[in-house]
Amino acid sequence: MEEKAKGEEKKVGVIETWLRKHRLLFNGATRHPLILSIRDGSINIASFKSWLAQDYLFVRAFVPFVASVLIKAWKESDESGDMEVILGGVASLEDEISWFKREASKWGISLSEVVPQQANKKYCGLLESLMSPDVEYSVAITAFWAIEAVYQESFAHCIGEGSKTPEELKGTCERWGNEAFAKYCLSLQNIAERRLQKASDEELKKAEAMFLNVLEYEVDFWNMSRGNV
Ligand SMILES: Cc1ncc(CNC=O)c(N)n1
Repeated sequence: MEEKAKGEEKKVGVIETWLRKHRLLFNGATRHPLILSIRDGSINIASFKSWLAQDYLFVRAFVPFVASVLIKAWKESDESGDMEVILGGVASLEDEISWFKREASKWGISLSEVVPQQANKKYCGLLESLMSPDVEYSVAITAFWAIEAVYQESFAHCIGEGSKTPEELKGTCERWGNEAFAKYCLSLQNIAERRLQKASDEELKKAEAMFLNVLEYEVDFWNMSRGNV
């Protein structure tokens, strides 16, 4: 164990370095026009409904992905605490799926009739490729953290100081923008960071590329709903 003397500067982490280096791309994913339109109240409800319907399908595909990360943690992790964090993530997705169903019925969306759009299919395909046992835990947990962090940062922005988010959308923003979800994202970041500290250069390169991949796919995902703006 490395013990740091009191007052000693903490080394800048891998993820912190990426966030600095790729700030513009990260902001592109977390300050997308759709999110900005929720925050300033100008959102077209058709866009919101389209996002909701597509995201329900995404979350269904996200469950087996998270389960696959759980398997990797069980096999590869050096810390038993990882499993509890990821298992908590799996468990909360059950509640999330129920929430999507309630929310859809509130908005008059029939979820059984939703057809996945291209960007959604592509993103679900990425999740599926990450489920392969050949993908390292470090790469998969990085993707997992990034996917959650984008939603956390995006929706927290919609309930932050000075937001004019319409009342009927506040529940959605709270779902990913709340403090507990922020803490959960930080737990994931800490796990990812710990693994990245121990990763080979090749693995680090793969994980960074995956982080950028996620940002790009998140932007494409938001863009799907912009046809209705
Ligand atoms: C496209 C996308 N990215 C991230 C999330 C957040 N994770 C689980 O809910 C989500 N729902 N959808």
